[in-house]
Amino acid sequence: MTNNTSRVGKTHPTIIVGEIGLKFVGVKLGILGLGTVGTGTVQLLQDSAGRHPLLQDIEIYRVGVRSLDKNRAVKLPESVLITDLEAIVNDPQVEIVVEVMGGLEPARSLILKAIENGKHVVTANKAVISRFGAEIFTAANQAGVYVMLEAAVGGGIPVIQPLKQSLSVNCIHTVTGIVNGTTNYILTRMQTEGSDFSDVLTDAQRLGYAEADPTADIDGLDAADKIAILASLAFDGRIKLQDVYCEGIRQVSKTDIAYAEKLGFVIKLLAIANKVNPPAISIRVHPTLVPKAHPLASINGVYNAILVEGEPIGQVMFFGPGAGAGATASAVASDILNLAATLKASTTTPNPLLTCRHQDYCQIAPIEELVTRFYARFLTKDQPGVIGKLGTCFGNYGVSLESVVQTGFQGELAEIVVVTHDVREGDFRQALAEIHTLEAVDSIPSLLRVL
Ligand SMILES: NC(=O)C1=CN([C@@H]2O[C@H](COP(=O)(O)OP(=O)(O)OC[C@H]3O[C@@H](n4cnc5c(N)ncnc54)[C@H](OP(=O)(O)O)[C@@H]3O)[C@@H](O)[C@H]2O)C=CC1
Ligand SMILES: N[C@@H](CC=O)C(=O)O
Ligand code: NA
Repeated sequence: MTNNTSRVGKTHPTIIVGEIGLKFVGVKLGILGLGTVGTGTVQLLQDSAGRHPLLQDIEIYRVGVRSLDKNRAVKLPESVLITDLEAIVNDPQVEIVVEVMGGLEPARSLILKAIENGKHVVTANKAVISRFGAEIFTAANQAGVYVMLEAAVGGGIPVIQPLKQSLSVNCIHTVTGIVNGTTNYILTRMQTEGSDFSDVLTDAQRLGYAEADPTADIDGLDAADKIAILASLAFDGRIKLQDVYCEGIRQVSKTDIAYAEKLGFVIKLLAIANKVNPPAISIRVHPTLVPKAHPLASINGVYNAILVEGEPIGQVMFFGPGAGAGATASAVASDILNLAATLKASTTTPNPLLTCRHQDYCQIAPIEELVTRFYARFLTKDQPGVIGKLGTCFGNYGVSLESVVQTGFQGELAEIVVVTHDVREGDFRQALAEIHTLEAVDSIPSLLRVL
């Protein structure tokens, strides 16, 4: 925060000065979107009994949608539901804009307009924040407003606020997360039921976990958005989304899941950011073989978990529902509550733990520099000496093998699975390039990293 003309709580339009003194009459929300998350949020706000009393001071003033003709799961006064979203972010009565419409545009422009108009923003939109965070937070700091995004990572799991506040005194060295509910749900069902990828995806969409375009989930892009946000908080710098190495789960087959099981692993889509050659960090998303004893191995279904490792805290893991209406609404509503409390407190100085103060970009190490274990599955001709030839190629590049298994056949071809010890990714790739040239090797259908 660089300016000292903050409006944070400076003049509260809903504080009325009368004969009885100051009366707080409510914070007006403009909600953009009434889909899965918007509906969950409205339901939670409308059912405030037994929850924090400050919720009763929050008024759902406007809700912006695309169509007025849809059946809605919530009842709202006719004047509240509108299709002119510009009017919401320009309305002087609205103090907090809640962006739960998703997509890049017009979400980005509406957030920026809200900020320009001096409104605080709550968003669940990791896609916008990971791409336009620098622009949005610079504008927010200049306008003296807050942009809150607890729902953007881990759905209902509190992880943004803990990183910004409770863990902020730690030197964090690694953040490892299962941060996409849809892919975790798919991988879990493929593992436990041997189900088909596409059937399970349909279920994830029906249950409201998947993004409107599920490509973002399946190809790891949603997880990449989320780890970029987490890494920015953990490592105190901005992240360019294009620096996040990203592989999705399309190539994960039932065969690999079964081999992983035999070898003592489960396959998870992990999002990882860690210090490698400080100040450089490695930041990546890829399906990963996770040892069954690892705490992340038991995170199943739509659940997410984020393991944060640092000094002096050691390891701390956040676990909970990473998607879905109610869980995500919990995060959105808690951000709204935080802002309402800030507005009510009427302080003139912004809270540095709620603002975003990053100016510089983190230095990112290329994926070739990553040191990790690998799992690779080869289809080879069924000839004597093939395993030896593979071993020679690996040896040429300093790749040492932890295990080699030849259990199955696919048609005429033998199936060989290897797990390496830690190796520099660049060296491993060179060994693979040489293996590809071997006459006995038909193909390398799978290549996965091992935690
Ligand atoms: N679903 C989940 O579990 C989670 C979602 N998120 C994030 O929350 C955000 C919302 O997701 P979700 O609720 O699933 O999305 P939905 O697709 O279910 O809902 C989107 C809502 O926004 C409205 N909308 C979209 N575009 C426009 C537009 N151009 N003009 C007017 N209204 C528009 C839609 O209106 P209409 O109803 O008229 O079509 C709809 O009400 C996304 O950023 C997503 O990534 C974050 C965590 C979990
Ligand atoms: N599509 C996302 C929803 C929450 O961010 C997921 O599956 O995790
Ligand atoms: Na969260």
